[in-house]
Amino acid sequence: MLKKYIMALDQGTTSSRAILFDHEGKRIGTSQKEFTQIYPKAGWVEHDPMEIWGTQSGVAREVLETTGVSPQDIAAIGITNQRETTIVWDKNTGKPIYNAIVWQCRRTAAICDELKAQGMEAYIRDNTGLVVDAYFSGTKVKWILDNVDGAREKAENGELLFGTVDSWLIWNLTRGKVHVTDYSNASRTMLYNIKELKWDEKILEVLDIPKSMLPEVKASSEIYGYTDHQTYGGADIPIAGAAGDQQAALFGQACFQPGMAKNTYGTGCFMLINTGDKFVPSENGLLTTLAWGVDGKVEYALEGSIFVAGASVQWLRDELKIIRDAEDTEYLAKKVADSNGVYVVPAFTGMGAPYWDMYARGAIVGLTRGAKAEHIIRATLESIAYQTRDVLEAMQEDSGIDLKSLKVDGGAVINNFLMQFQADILGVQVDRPEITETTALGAAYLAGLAVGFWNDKNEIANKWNVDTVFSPTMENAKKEKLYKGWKRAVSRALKWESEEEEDEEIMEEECVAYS
Ligand SMILES: Nc1ncnc2c1ncn2[C@@H]1O[C@H](COP(=O)(O)OP(=O)(O)O)[C@@H](O)[C@H]1O
Ligand SMILES: O=P(O)(O)OC[C@H](O)CO
Repeated sequence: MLKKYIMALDQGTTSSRAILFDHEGKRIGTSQKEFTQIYPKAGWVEHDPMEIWGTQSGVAREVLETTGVSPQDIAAIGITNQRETTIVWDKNTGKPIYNAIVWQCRRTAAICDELKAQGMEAYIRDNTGLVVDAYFSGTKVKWILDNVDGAREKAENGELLFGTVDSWLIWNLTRGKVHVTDYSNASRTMLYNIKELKWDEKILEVLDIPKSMLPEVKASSEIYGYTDHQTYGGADIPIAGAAGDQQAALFGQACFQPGMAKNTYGTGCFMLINTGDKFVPSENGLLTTLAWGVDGKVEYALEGSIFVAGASVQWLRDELKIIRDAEDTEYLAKKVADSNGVYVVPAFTGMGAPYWDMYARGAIVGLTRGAKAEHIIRATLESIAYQTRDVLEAMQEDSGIDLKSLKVDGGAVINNFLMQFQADILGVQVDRPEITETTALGAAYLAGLAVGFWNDKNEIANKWNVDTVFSPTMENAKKEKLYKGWKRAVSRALKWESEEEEDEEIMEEECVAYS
């Protein structure tokens, strides 16, 4: 009997999800669980790797129970994950030696400054496609080896393993039999040479990271191993696809041709454009990254990474407490005619593309006595659209492509106000597809291709359907005026933290001078 479904495991920054897809690419069941965000210090973000694994394996079991689907009917599992987040675990016990250091965490800013001082910036950009930033895994691994008691010695003895979340899940799903990652995830570590397709010896040496810790890099669509025999009632399910969540979304949106782009609105916001078999260097603050390895070759993408998008809506809910649910933002933003001159710059963890400022911090500017909570809510949603315009402009410059429409996906695209404002501020049509969980769909497609559940990319491309089109309606002069205000607001947030240190140094010097 032919198996009927693919299971996608989508391990995001704030929640773990398991989604079952049928042969039509239709979602037939979802199970989701949020997990704890740990903020040990300002600018630091961690997750408990055991909670990542616990929630992810829990939702996988739950989706089978709630849909009544038998594990025997699952043709393959595809994995997609928050990228860059770094886990180091003991090879013998399978236990992590420290919490996962999350992609948003800024604790390694000083290590990055040191790399820059050592003149490594150009080498890293030319060989990994990345800018030197605390965002990527490399400096996080170094931090763990330098700061966890006994870690370096164990690593040098070959007793520790490093992995991004895909590796951690595959290791656990196979009960410690398989230690791999895929090209797309490897390209986010700042340790992988995306031109030569191998771990970069020079960067490993500079960061003092033993090669024995690193996973084997595999294609994004192939069988890596099988689930443990007992876990799914005797069904040995192949784990047959893996990709970082943003690359998986590019795949799920069927952006298979060079020049096709998508923007995913989740915790952060990530715009990727397929550049085919070409490594296109960026001159405008974007990243060059591996899109995937499929059909025996790798393809590249240019990426604009925005660190805080939907997370700013969670901030309105959890910290400011001026909304009850994320979805309230749509109605409340529409209650006011505009943001009343208010701009929110959500640089909570520095700013990513195109600014790359690890020391930027959040700002609310333009407040007057008439500013209401609704204005702040509206300005927060608008900040997501402005940041997207920042990266779209950089992308158009770098790729020479004048984008006519933008495919969108992710949890926040349900917000019609945000989508309309996005179309307006870009002056570009925004296409929202029927399935907005394209991250999970992409992982399912990658796994399904590996086991013959789907034949090829053409079959997949035919499944993409638009649900809603948002066309720009704002006049040009207004659009440009609003965007100019955004750029001014950003200039106030940049370098905020480093200026504080400079101010303190100046004050100390002045104190010494007066004493
Ligand atoms: N109606 C909404 N309007 C704006 N943002 C929303 C809405 N619904 C969800 N979000 C935001 O979308 C994000 C969740 O999207 P998701 O794709 O699940 O993210 P991730 O994979 O990063 O965990 C959250 O940050 C949440 O605040
Ligand atoms: O959790 P998400 O979906 O916002 O994705 C996080 C990214 O992978 C970080 O690079």
